[in-house]
Amino acid sequence: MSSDQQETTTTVDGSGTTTMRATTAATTTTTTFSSQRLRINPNNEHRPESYEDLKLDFPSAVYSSLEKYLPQQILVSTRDDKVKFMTDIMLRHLPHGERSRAQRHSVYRQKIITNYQPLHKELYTLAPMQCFVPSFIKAINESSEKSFRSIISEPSPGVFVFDMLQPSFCEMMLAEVENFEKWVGETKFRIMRPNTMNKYGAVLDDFGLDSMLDKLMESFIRPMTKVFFSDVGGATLDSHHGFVVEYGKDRDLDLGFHVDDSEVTLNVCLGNQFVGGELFFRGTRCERHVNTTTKPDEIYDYSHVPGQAVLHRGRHRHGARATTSGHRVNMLLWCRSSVFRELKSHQKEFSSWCGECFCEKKEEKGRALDALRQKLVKAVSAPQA
Ligand SMILES: O=C(O)CCC(=O)C(=O)O
Ligand SMILES: [Fe+2]
Repeated sequence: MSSDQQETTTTVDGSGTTTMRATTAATTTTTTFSSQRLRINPNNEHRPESYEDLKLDFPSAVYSSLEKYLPQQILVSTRDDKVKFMTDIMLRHLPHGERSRAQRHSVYRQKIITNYQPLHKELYTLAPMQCFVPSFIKAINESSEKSFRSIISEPSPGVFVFDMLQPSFCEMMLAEVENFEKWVGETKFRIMRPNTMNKYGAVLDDFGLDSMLDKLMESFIRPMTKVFFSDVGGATLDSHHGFVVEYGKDRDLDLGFHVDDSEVTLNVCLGNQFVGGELFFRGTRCERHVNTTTKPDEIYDYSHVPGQAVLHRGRHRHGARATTSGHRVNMLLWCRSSVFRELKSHQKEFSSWCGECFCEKKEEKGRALDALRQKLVKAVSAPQA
């Protein structure tokens, strides 16, 4: 739609706190090891522990890779002590503003988690058979491009659609969100909304669903993004922002044209009955080209179906049309890769996945070929001495 093309794209920010997870460790600024420093050279012989089962301030993979830099005295201490020591170091190295924001956010989550009573406890640990449809589980178990392609359609380049959630899981999730909102209403607790563009919805990570969503990303989404989105860090996704958005009467109406603060976004419709709410996609763009015009073949509109998932690059420009009646709730997982972000900060120009960079590169190649052709023609037609 031309009206979409004229709009300026907004980068939606997930309140900036999402790589930090809830823990009490954030407030630990002095430990008995405070005088100890990291080693300059890693101890490559050391086999790091797994931290995946813990609620941590930073991605568990970061703890595992930092471990080989620990001084000997800490390396032989308990896992809890190692976590304290590493968290302390990482927090100290965050810029001041970010550190205090991380600590405030940690306290905020802790308050919710200690006071909110979950309705469906079983949602908080991922049980694949209860959560996913059999075709999805089968494809993930086989974990090959062929098995993924057998359940996925790609109606427009870079937009992948597949059946994912069981109806009973969607219902439980809807009930849990409703229960959380009821608690928020009764206690008058002021909650943070999922991002800068929504007035409604809730951050699932903030009320205890963070480790379940971590498992979802690591074991079920990353195998697919490794295949389909390796150019934007799909193989190295290591943190997420998980939330629900809500549209309809007394909720948000629509969502403007934007790009997400993610490398890859998983968007699954939980239900319920609604009219409208289509997602409109308008091509993938890097920061430099985010407001360039849409090409006709980049226009694609998708109608949400409960239980069905859409997977796309965060930089794929999109928005959601008005939900004109009923109530629509979608679960979103903005998946991020710290490795990709670090590499991108050193890369200045061409991005292979940007529609506009791609065209610029093609035109540049065309011009170089033309110049070469002209040079050759001149050389051949020049009179011989
Ligand atoms: O409403 C939708 O389905 C889209 C939500 C979305 O794009 C977002 O929250 O980033
Ligand atoms: Fe989005």
